Amino acid sequence: MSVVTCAHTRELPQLTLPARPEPIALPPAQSALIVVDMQNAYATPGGYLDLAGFDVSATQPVIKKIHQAVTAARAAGMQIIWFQNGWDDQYVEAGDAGSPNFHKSNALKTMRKQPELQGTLLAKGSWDYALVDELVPQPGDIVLPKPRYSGFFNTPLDSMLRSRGIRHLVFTGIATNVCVESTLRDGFFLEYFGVVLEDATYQAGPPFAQQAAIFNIETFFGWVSDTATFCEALQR
Ligand SMILES: NC(=O)N/C=C\C(=O)O
Repeated sequence: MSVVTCAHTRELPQLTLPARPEPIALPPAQSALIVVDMQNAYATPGGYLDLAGFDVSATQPVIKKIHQAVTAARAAGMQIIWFQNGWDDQYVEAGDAGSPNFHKSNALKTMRKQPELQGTLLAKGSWDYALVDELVPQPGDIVLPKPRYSGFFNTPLDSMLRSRGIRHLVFTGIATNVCVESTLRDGFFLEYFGVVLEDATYQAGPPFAQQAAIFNIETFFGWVSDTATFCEALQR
């Protein structure tokens, strides 16, 4: 099977990641591992998703896979980028009734239904906003706050990547069908090659949401691999 290779990577030492629908070139110096929103809000019981009625009971194995992927990527010299989703504690950045985000964000809706939660969900500085205890950024990593589902929207992500010559993005995190897929799609339109490590992601919603997101990515927007394959490829 032929390997998908970005023209500018042809002169670099090649690393090929086995993936679906076909292997994809992944030169570590031109790649970033993106950890999407691994905050208590999305991965811990008592966090926003849990309070809004989504099942977060199976997130612990995902945290472990992300830890493995981050460790392998770091050892290979790959840039690590941590997204943190949320807003100021007055929710000015979330938008008011003139913003679709005001109407669609389940965090904002949950707080409107339960006013005692106001100021706690996805607010910068809160427990809910913090990354889970098991995943700790290291010096040299980039921690990127983002106010909407896509990490490219109203953030310096694109210029941070381009200034480092990064064109390949490896995605992990929660939720596959929301912020992971939104960012990977925007990256596709900006000419980034996006790969998702399937077992290092988790959906918001029923299992079919995960399946549909993975189908979309594999078929239309990028590539799909898994944590063991990624770690093995980097060790080689
Ligand atoms: N991190 C995410 O994918 N977020 C999904 C939903 C939300 O933030 O409301």
